[in-house]
Amino acid sequence: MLEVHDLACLRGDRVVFSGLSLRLSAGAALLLTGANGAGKSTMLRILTGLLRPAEGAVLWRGEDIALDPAAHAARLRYLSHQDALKPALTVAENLTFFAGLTGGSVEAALDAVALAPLADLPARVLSSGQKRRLALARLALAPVPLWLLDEPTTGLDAASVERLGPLLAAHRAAGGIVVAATHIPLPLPDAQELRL
Ligand SMILES: Nc1ncnc2c1ncn2[C@@H]1O[C@H](COP(=O)(O)OP(=O)(O)OP(=O)(O)O)[C@@H](O)[C@H]1O
Repeated sequence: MLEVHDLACLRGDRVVFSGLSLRLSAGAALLLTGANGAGKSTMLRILTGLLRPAEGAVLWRGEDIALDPAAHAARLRYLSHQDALKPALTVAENLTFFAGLTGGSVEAALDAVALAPLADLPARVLSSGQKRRLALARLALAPVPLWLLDEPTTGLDAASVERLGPLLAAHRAAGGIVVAATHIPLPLPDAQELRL
């Protein structure tokens, strides 16, 4: 479903990576690993279509994602380093805003990350791990086939990392693909690893 052909990326005049090819089919998981600055976030941004590679192409079901960026954006959910929350809105209101874009049940998504008890708190008072969980709750809204996750477990306690396991497993069981940049092991059994 997702293919990368002979990808090269420049940042400034530095080659971050080159000659990179891979193919992920339905249900696959890929871990992007490597040292700080190796290009993990850069790779994820290329897979979103937000950043164009210097060479090569990203294909979805055989079609270059650059041909229809809106269609590609609609089939993916991207969790960047930033949690992209509105601090003045409550936890539930933040998720309702995203659900308005994506569809899906706010209550179920809050339950998936155990944030229902904090639903009425403004996002600005959440701890950093709770903010990350609220960002992760967007994954549990309406299903899309491609999840691109940049260090999804940053700030999470052990129970929250564990809770991510069933969410990732259900996505993959439904044929979804996960690509995650990480410095620590994630609950993604049988994931491939690409060390940049
Ligand atoms: N906007 C930019 N302009 C120039 N160089 C950039 C830009 N963004 C990133 N870089 C460089 O690209 C390289 C790859 O950065 P990237 O953020 O992809 O690394 P990473 O593997 O995700 O690192 P980390 O583990 O620290 O999150 C780094 O050397 C970084 O300095």
